[in-house]
Amino acid sequence: MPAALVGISHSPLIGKNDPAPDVLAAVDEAVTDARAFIAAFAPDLVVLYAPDHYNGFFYREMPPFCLATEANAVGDFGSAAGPLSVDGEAARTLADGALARGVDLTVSARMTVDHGFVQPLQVLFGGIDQVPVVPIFVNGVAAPFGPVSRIRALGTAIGLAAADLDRRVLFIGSGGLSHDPPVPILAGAPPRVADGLIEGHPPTPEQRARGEERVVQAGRAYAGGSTSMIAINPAWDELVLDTFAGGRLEDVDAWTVEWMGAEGGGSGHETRAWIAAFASLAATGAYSMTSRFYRPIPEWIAGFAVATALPSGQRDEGLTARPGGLPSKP
Ligand SMILES: O=C(O)/C=C/c1cccc(O)c1O
Ligand SMILES: [Fe+2]
Repeated sequence: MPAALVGISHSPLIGKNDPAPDVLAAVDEAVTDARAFIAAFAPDLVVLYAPDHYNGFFYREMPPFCLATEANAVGDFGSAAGPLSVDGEAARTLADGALARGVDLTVSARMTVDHGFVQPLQVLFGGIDQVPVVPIFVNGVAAPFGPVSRIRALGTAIGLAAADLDRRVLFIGSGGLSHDPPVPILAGAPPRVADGLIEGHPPTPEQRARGEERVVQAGRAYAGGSTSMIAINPAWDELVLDTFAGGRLEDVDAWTVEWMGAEGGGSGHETRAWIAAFASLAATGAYSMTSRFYRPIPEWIAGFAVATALPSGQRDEGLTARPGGLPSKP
């Protein structure tokens, strides 16, 4: 099966609290390269792994992961709202394939998604309805978290199931890398906040605007150095990217929940979406990372990365967006 991968961080602060122009230009170039990579590959199906930020999944029941056969975006932080162009038939086939391979996958027949899913679709494809997609939620913010080995197992099972589809499949992982935005935490939350995290009452427009402004202000404080949030951790982020680049995905099975949180921050678990995507690609055979970009961007509260990868055979056939190979690290 022709396959490809893009990993891309997201941040709702993009365009709202931007870094210096040279950093912005470097991100733009990496994203432009990723778009060219996608255009060269010409996928006819996207499997998109992404987290949620208490817009679609709540503690009334919080699965570790969940595949959607239909999905609607809420339009948080000014992102696009409305239905995603979900390929329901492919979604059901992938769900069956993952379940048949022993992964206890939850399925949603109408998933609510937020900027975690929407931003990569807008940035890479120009909209949420431009390409057939199978959205797969991977919990990256709501503790407790299960072992990372189960995320790798999910990605592997989905990758094997996708290989039976006879489609050109692009796997995308959205999120991370290290970052610690002010996403609420259930443990110790005041009763009113806890109730919201459990029940998921839809916020009024005023409540949503207040919550989003709080995140923008947190980004400004973070960039100004006055904050109690865990700092972005470039050394950990490079370790994560090195692991993917080296094809050493089994290593992630030894990554403990505690270690990931301590090194990667409260939302460092969004890196799980990347792990699932790389495991899916690896299930189709050996792969090569074909481009790699990383910058710590406190203005966006993100260790921000963009990476592309192809099965080694496809790369040898010349299907790569970067003929010169892996660009050097910044
Ligand atoms: O508050 C939210 O919903 C999310 C904030 C955020 C900030 C920075 C990076 C991310 O990945 C986020 O989800
Ligand atoms: Fe996020």
